[in-house]
Amino acid sequence: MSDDDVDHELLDLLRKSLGIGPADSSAPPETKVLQNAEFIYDNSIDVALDMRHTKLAAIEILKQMQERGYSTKTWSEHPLHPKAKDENTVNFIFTMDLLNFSFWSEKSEDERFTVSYQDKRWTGYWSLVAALQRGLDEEISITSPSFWINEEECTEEVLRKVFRSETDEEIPMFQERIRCLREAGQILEEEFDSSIITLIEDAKHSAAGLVNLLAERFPCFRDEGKFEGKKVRFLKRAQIFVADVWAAFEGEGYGEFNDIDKITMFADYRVPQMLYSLGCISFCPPLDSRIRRHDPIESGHSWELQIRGCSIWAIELLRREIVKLQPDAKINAILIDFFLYDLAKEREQAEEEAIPHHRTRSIWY
Ligand SMILES: Nc1nc2c(c(CN[C@H]3C=C[C@H](O)[C@@H]3O)cn2[C@@H]2O[C@H](COP(=O)(O)O)[C@@H](O)[C@H]2O)c(=O)[nH]1
Repeated sequence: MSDDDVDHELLDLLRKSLGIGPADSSAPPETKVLQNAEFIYDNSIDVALDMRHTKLAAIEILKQMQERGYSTKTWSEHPLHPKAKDENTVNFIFTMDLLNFSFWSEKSEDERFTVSYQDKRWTGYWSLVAALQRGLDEEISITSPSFWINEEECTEEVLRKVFRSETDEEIPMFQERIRCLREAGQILEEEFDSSIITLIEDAKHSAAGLVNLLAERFPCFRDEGKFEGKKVRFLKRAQIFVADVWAAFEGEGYGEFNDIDKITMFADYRVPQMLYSLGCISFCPPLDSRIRRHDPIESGHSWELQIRGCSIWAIELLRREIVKLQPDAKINAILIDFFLYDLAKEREQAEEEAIPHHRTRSIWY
């Protein structure tokens, strides 16, 4: 019997005598994002949440989501989102969420990066979705992992064509986006037979497991920071990938997850702005004026981590208030988040924004 076996024997004996079950290696996976968000909220001094406005917002959000019949079905109703429930849609969503970051621009609406598709001009997140759809229409295999690592076919010139703009401004962080495609393509080939379906199947229908798998294996999904000396995870693009697949497949097939409610709000730059206009979140005067001046906040700065962590926690508090109002409501953090993002985009057209979104340039969101 090796030393190792003896140790295990002793450990088991000790556990039995203390009445502690075996270290259950099959314990359900946890992402720790919500726990880290609460830690940030508890230790934030520059960002605050307001419970009165949160309770009022919960009433309004629940009412509007019910009136609109907001559900996973809403995802496919967006004109640019893929409709088929097949592998092509999985590949599309992976590509989209691999690149789903940092669209904001200081140029005017007429000069900012804009994609023309189906006789419409698309900006922001929708410019990415439009560019991918246009690329596929033009017979470019932009959603295929083996294409991303084929440097003869997938040249920088071809990628410039996929992400070409109607204006002089190129897509923000173009070089970083190429790096994300090449890196993800390499890892998918080495570890997942270049198949995103294999990646999803390896998570065995656990949303948290799939998020952790992405964060572990793909550096470009490893969205975390250090706050008060503690590692904090946001995993925004890993989480929104799982959420988009869940919504696109309406919780079935590739979108079937037994722990989907472990997914939190996606800490981006648009929903925090919406939470501010609802009065749920507020900033200390120096941070407030930094945001209003459009002055950059560097990635990893305490202010940025507080905005992101408190936004995740704010959505959790909103969710709890909504459940109190309607215990059987089929509403989780994902649907509240999706709804607030879509609402922000509707309001962007209609009215003056209560505050600009914060300016952090990074590949994380
Ligand atoms: N928290 C959160 N962040 C989201 C989305 C989406 C789009 N999701 C679609 C899928 C289902 C929903 O119904 C939406 O139709 C993009 N973003 C982030 O926003 C930023 C882009 O902003 P702008 O430049 O204004 O387009 C950028 O960081 C991007 O990563 C969301 O849903 N939640």
